[in-house]
Amino acid sequence: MSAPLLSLRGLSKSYGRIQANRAIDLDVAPRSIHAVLGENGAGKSTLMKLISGVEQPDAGMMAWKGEALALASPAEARRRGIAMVFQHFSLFETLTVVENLRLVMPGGRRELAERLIRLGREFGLEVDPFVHVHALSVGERQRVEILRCLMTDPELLILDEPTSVLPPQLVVALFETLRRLRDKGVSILFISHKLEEIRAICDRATILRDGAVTGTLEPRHHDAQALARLMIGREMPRPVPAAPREPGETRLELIGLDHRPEDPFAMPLHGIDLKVRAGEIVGIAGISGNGQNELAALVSGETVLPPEASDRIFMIGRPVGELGARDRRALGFAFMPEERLGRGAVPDMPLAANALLTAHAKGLVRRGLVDRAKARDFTAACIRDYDVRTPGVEAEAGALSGGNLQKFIIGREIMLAPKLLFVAQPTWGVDIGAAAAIRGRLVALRNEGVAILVVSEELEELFELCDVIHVLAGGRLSPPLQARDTSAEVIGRYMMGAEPAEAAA
Ligand SMILES: Nc1ncnc2c1ncn2[C@@H]1O[C@H](COP(=O)(O)OP(=O)(O)OP(=O)(O)O)[C@@H](O)[C@H]1O
Repeated sequence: MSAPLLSLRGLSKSYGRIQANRAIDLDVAPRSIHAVLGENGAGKSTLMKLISGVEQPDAGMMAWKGEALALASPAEARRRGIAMVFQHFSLFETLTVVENLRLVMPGGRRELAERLIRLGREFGLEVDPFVHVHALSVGERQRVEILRCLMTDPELLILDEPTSVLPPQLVVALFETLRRLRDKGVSILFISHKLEEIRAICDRATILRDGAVTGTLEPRHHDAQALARLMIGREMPRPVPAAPREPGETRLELIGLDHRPEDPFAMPLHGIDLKVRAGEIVGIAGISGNGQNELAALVSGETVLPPEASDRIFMIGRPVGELGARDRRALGFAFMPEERLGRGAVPDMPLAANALLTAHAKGLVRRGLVDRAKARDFTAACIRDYDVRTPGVEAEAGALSGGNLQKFIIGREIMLAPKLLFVAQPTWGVDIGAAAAIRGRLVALRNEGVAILVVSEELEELFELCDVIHVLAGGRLSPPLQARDTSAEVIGRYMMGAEPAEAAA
């Protein structure tokens, strides 16, 4: 390899007792795309934070073009030519694209807009600089984030799970951009859980397990199974087969539901008909922003219907349109929202307290008092059964890695033994081993007779899980499609807004 652009030697970082990075050695070559992969909590994000100046290492050294590198802040990293696109976007929705740029860089509106357009053309990332961010799709927002980094003229661009929020067509476009960047001389460090993507685009890959490097290799020369073994240290679990069974009684029904949200930027829903029965998994496919959040809020009870529309939603045999989330949960409904921190869990509360948020009815609270021993037992069982990697029940939710928090929340909801379970994006940000385990749990619950509704942007996941798939596009829901009789093409046509006759053609 030519002299590395970036070299790390013996880089270590601890948070209290947790050693998130242990003596990491890593070389990033100039003009290369380099993946970092590993299970949830393996230490990938921590490593990126050290390289981008967000955090400082406890030990070890970094070198940049052969010279020692110490970064006190992200601003200093940017000055040296290292820029990071974060997993969670940081744009102000009420400002235009160019106004967002002006917050972080010098230059007039016109000058910045021109540079943005020029760079956009060069790298296939076109966006209108004068449009408000709230009007942009997720893919367009990501383009703005990347362009904002490119405007600082980086030599190393770091992307933390850039494809987790993108539909397949946009992943292809993003990869094209990354290749162009590499060909222009920018190196890219890339975190991903998707092994096929890594094989498609990366020149090298470094694998982390438990904070330490377990291997660096050329991913093209290894199949996904081999990468998985290096990552998780064992073979992948096999999928749990769906037992043949007739669905039982209807546990969730939406009947001709129209809904116009108060938020002018939200998607109105039109004539939604949906049925989920006991012992069946129903999936909703589609790209987020097409009414997914609005539908989720109506099913969970975060949005309550006016009295005249109360009988548009039935849950476990009762009209629930007017009931809030707590009353719906009391009927045997459990729910995992798409937004884990804030809505799924409270970041600065310990896990045991987070368990109480939804599990209080499971005998954890008696006559208004928390039974602490029971709450700890419940939390400990969730940590054990769902393989949540954390020091224990007192750890704060916000200190868990993204994927581990996800495992905790889904575990907590399943442990409520719901009759009807609704999960949004069940395996977002979860590593492949844990994703297989979560899917296995959902299928096992279905086999036991639970009614399950899943919203997911990952079509493969829906095909693996579901008996029935609907597509949500532009606030309208397609008719139910039997998963075993339909194809990705038909679903793709519904996603583009086709009517049933055109989609089936
Ligand atoms: N601010 C923090 N305080 C305490 N512990 C932390 C903090 N940030 C990370 N950790 C711990 O460090 C370890 C590594 O976390 P990190 O976020 O780097 O993992 P990751 O590989 O990026 O995981 P994921 O794929 O789930 O995002 C985990 O055990 C995590 O709980």
